[in-house]
Amino acid sequence: MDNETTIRMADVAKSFGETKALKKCDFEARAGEVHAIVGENGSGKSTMAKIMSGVLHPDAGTVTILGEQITSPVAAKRVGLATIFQEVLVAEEASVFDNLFVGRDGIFRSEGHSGDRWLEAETILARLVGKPVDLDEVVGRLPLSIKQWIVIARAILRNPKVLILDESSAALDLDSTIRLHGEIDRMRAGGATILIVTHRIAELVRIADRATILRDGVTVGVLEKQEITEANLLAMMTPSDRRASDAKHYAAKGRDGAHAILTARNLATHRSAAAFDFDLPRGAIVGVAGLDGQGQDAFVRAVAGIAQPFGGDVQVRSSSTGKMTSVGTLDEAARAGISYVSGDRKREGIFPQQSIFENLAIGVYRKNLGPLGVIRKPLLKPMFKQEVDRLRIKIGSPSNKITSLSGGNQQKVLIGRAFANDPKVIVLNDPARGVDLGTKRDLYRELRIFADKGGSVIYLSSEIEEFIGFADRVDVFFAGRLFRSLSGDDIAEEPILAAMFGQSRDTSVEFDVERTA
Ligand SMILES: Nc1ncnc2c1ncn2[C@@H]1O[C@H](COP(=O)(O)OP(=O)(O)OP(=O)(O)O)[C@@H](O)[C@H]1O
Repeated sequence: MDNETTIRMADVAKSFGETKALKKCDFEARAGEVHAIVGENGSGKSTMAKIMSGVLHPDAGTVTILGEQITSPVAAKRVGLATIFQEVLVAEEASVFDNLFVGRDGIFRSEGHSGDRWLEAETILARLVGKPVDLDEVVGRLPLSIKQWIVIARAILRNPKVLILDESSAALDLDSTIRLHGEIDRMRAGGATILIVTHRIAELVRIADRATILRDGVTVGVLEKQEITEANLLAMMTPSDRRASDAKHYAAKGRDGAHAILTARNLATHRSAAAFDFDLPRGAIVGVAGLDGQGQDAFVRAVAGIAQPFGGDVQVRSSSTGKMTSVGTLDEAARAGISYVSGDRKREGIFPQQSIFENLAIGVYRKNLGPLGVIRKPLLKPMFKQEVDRLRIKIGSPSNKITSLSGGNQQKVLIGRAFANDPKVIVLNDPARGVDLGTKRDLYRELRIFADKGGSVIYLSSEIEEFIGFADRVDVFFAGRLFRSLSGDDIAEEPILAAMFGQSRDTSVEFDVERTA
């Protein structure tokens, strides 16, 4: 092993029952590089991360990290490896400080508040969160976004020589991602190896020095920095028979003049925010953007009947009579033909104890009740197959639990559930989190087909890139209200960013998205 190489995996294989998650995985990473692991949903990325972290044992092949064979999580920690997994694992009842040092002193045997560690923790957490955090606070009282930072800070505080981030930025907004990148840059400069598993291509292009591509459990190649482009990644990660749709299949049509199928009047999503109006034209795809906590999340939830707004009225037009009906609850929204897809599948999406079939079909059970209220499952099978095929959901048996699927494939099941309801309006709340590039494009294509047939789409995303070339209009939220609607040439990175930061149209602003330190 030369001085530079910190991780070496050769010929690694790993199966779960019938499923061959990794068939032939080869991988090498060096000190002082950010190395991305890229591949379709279910291609084996998380399995690879778990093997390196000692959580899973390979069936075949060798794994060497910093010269050591890794056989357990403890061994991985000992050589200086830290992993941030997709799940946000915190002890809700313990303090922030104790959560940060779990496993260092033995669980919760921290030595009071004195010393450098307290200061170090305060400094790193403040840098990540963007403001100071009280280390005495009980974690259960903090919002999810801070819990996520605690998990990230916990790994960074170990000063790892190898840091693995498995989709750790999937739920972060723009500002937070920039802060995380700053931290990654700092660690890279200090000689650490940083592995990132991400489906966010813009992020990859910005930060990765190299990328290893997995396809169906096999390493198919390594790209150097200058070769990391969307086209190259797509070509390598997707077999030609499954190659994703071309952009022309989902391109924006600018349908903004059609009459509104859904309106919101005097809507207030926050106690102290100004009220605003919103119109969703028939056949249009309207993007919704905003920095974290600017009201966009509350807005899409209000429109879908999931959360009550602080004031105002949401109405949907009936396709038969043309009359507008108010929608205030989830039930009313469902009856009016609104389907909702959440990107936060753990909190408000999947039924973890249920099968893949049930998770996809649950929304249409009510429409398929036979005598005695028994669900006529055979009637649902063609619908199930159609959704699985068109979203290319990678499943074994439909009766397996949904939790046996990779994260991205679980998300696809939720998207399939929304389509299966045959809705008039689909409201998607950051649906592409953790979904691979090819599937994102398939999703855009399916949504465009849906819109071309007269459906309407509200699409919230934390990734600006998602709107460009796809959305007919982008509504940007700032300070709790709809701040600006952009269309045509204004659907581009700079105008969207400017609006996200609350800049007025005539102020010229320069954004350094690549700001990393
Ligand atoms: N514990 C498990 N039991 C059964 N099958 C599993 C298990 N873990 C992973 N798999 C299967 O192994 C394959 C690879 O999964 P893995 O999570 O590594 O993919 P991934 O590339 O990380 O996907 P994603 O991008 O969706 O997160 C998938 O087909 C998945 O269903």
